[in-house]
Amino acid sequence: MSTRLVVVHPDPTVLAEAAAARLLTRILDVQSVRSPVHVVLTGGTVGIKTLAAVAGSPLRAAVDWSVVHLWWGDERFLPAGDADRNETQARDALLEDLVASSGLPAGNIHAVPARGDGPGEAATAEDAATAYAAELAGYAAGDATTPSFDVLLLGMGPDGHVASLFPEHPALGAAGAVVPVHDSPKPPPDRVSLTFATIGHAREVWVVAAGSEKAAQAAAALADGPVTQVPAVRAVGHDRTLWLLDAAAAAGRD
Ligand SMILES: O=C(O)C(O)[C@@H](O)[C@H](O)[C@H](O)COP(=O)(O)O
Repeated sequence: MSTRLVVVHPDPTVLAEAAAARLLTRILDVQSVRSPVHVVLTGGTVGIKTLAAVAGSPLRAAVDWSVVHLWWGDERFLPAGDADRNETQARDALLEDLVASSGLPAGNIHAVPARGDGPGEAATAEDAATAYAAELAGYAAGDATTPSFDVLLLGMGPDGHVASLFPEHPALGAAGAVVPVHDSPKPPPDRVSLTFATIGHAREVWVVAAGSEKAAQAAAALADGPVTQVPAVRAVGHDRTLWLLDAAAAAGRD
């Protein structure tokens, strides 16, 4: 297992700014040795706040966005453009701006198919998961089923879920690269998520979490609690795992 490093910032705003600076630096570092760069985005408050901080950072101009590919750890299975889709929120916070003014090719944004019957849409979460797995496989090397993500960002819920992998949920043990999720305790009930096998294939996994409501489960995950109770314990990257917390979320640790 890779080393788990915990970094604590004073409040959610500093956390998001620091995570954005780290993300941009990581992309730059990777670009100096290989290309393309694969980054997995997360939904959730801190995840989107981090993307907004990237949008406002002067460092974004140092990145060659033409070779950066963006993916999602999970998606809420909703119609295209729905304000609750993680894709919509990421596009609004950063991605449309990167396409318009920083050279990010629109085709490098690999969103999970939306619910619908139009081109590129899916009728069911199962269909969306299958299509997303095929899209990931198209960028995989050798025998792998997904790219070796350079950074995979994950938010964590107060119940300890990451992506759409919830406590006691059958999707926790799913095989394959991508899993359809139903009966999610966090709305909406239908979702699509990367599996833990895929998450573990990332070179680096960064869990970003803020707020006192996350403190107990952050402490439980960092103390290696059971995955059925605290799924975030399985948020482990191949090379490195970072926990980026604000002081309130870090307060439950010994
Ligand atoms: O689609 C989602 O809801 C997620 O991707 C989810 O895993 C999220 O990242 C966490 O629930 C943390 O969300 P908050 O930061 O808003 O608590």
